[in-house]
Amino acid sequence: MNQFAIIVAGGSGSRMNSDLPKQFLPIGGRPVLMHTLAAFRAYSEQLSIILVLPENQVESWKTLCTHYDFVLDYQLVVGGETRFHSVRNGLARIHAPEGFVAVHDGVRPFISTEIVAASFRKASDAGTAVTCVPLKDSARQLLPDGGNQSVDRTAYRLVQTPQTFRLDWMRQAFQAEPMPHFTDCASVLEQAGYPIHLIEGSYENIKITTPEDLVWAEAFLQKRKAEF
Ligand SMILES: Nc1ccn([C@@H]2O[C@H](COP(=O)(O)OP(=O)(O)OP(=O)(O)O)[C@@H](O)[C@H]2O)c(=O)n1
Ligand SMILES: C[C@](O)(CO)[C@H](O)COP(=O)(O)O
Repeated sequence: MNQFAIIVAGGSGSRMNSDLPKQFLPIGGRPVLMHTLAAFRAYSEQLSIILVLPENQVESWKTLCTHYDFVLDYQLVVGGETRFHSVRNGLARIHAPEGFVAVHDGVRPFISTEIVAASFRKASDAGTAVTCVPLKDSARQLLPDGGNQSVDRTAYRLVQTPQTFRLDWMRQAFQAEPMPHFTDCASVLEQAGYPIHLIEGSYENIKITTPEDLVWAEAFLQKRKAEF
């Protein structure tokens, strides 16, 4: 069965507050995005990878690839106004009649090949596979009257990527009008009426979002080095 990965890196990284786009920031000596792409290629040589980047970052990315001698087979697509638009642009590049598509944040460089494999397996069995982890902290709900109340944290999961789907379901769901609550692909497929199946993620599969995440990233790389 055809397997595709759409790696979305089309955002502006406003919360990182850095001049260099966060997907290009170096961790362990090379840009975040190179770690992510290499992790997906390590999963399979047969996987078709589509990388989504903002139009104004394409040239810098090519320069970085030359500088770091980063050679890997993928298609490059220009991103859109929101994550939804970027995913949709990536999806439009897939012409196969059927298959499975994993969508992954370019800024989650610590994804393991085991989770990618589990995600494709679950999507093959059930049509959807959304990676998530249990909450480690207690949680409170904000109430409309300005108050707040505790919630049962065991009733919640924190959602990660990859999020993997049947290609035909994904194509159908992404015909929707963009909505502010479409912060991930699961919310788009859910709105289209498809069941969302969860798989276990990892606490190392962080999304590089704010500056302190770079400190965690370097620590995870050190840990991996020590494990080899
Ligand atoms: N128009 C957009 C917005 C986001 N993304 C991607 O979606 C992933 C998760 O988004 P987030 O971490 O929010 O990235 P940014 O939108 O870049 O960051 P911020 O919200 O801080 O501006 C990132 O890999 C980001 O590049 C994208 O491809 N296209
Ligand atoms: C897709 C995602 O990473 C799942 O946790 C998340 O929803 C992206 O949200 P962001 O607001 O674009 O960072």
